[in-house]
Amino acid sequence: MTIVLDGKKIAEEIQRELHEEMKDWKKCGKRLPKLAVIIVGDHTASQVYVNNKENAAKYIGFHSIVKEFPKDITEEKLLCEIDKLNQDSTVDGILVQLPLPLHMDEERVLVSIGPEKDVDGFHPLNMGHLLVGHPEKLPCTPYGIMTLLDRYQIDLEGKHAVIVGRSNIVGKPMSQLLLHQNATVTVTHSKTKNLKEITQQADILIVAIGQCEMITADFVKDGAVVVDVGMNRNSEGKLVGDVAYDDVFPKASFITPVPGGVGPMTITMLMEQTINNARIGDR
Ligand SMILES: Nc1nc(=O)c2c([nH]1)NC[C@@H]1CN(c3ccc(C(=O)N[C@@H](CCC(=O)O)C(=O)O)cc3)C=[N+]21
Ligand SMILES: [Mg+2]
Repeated sequence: MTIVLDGKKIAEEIQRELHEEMKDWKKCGKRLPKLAVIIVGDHTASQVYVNNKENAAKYIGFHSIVKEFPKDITEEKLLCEIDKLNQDSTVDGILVQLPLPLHMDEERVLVSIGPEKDVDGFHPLNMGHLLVGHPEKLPCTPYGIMTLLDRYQIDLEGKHAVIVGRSNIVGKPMSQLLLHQNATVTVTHSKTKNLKEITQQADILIVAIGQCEMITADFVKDGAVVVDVGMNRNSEGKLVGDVAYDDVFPKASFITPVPGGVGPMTITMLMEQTINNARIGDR
């Protein structure tokens, strides 16, 4: 039997809890959290993501502002805008939507976000805290996946977790979080030889490669937990993951759907970290 890891449902549960908490804050006159999202250029794909975030913030009941800039904005101007948000004590979280236009130095932009307002956990200082085992802010997708696995009481200790993809956003931070839970972790990527032989050993398989339905049943061990981070549009314009869901489903013990799996969890963790920052009130 296969159990669907229902990210949408868990995300709604957590958002409801956060909503209740915000009602209490309002009652006692506490300043409500505020998230600032910066978008450079207009990707329609990121527009969906931005709308989902806006709706979540609205539902939970805190402030969210979106600052949109044209794709040809200079890096200096963008850094200046980020600095304004850094200095604004009513702003608890800053998120700069990635990817940035090619002419920009992404690393330089991310470093300019005050680490205490970095709700994505992408600042090298926060990545460093994570690496030494005392995370302060977590990248939202790996954090969302860990929360999902935890809610379904999936034990990670001693299990072989295989991650496909080594990005700073998903693969690398994911490997650290799994290590902290005493999993044995293998990180694979586009240059990995014998990928299939390695994924076949996975008790927990996390896939974040951006390749439409690449992971088919032959990559998967019987009874594996399969987490699909992919979000691709297929030729019919339908949203599909990196895992061939129908093919892999009967082999998996647990599996995330796309949509309705990892995506809503990512959004929810972003909300939680924004509230957490306001709670700390260290600005
Ligand atoms: N600084 C930064 N942080 C990010 O976390 C970040 C980013 N930049 N750039 C873009 C990607 C993409 N991303 C998504 C998260 C959730 C959904 C989501 O909610 N997906 C829903 C619905 C999607 C749909 O219906 O189109 C689902 O999977 O069920 C989508 C996309 C965060 N990203
Ligand atoms: Mg999803």
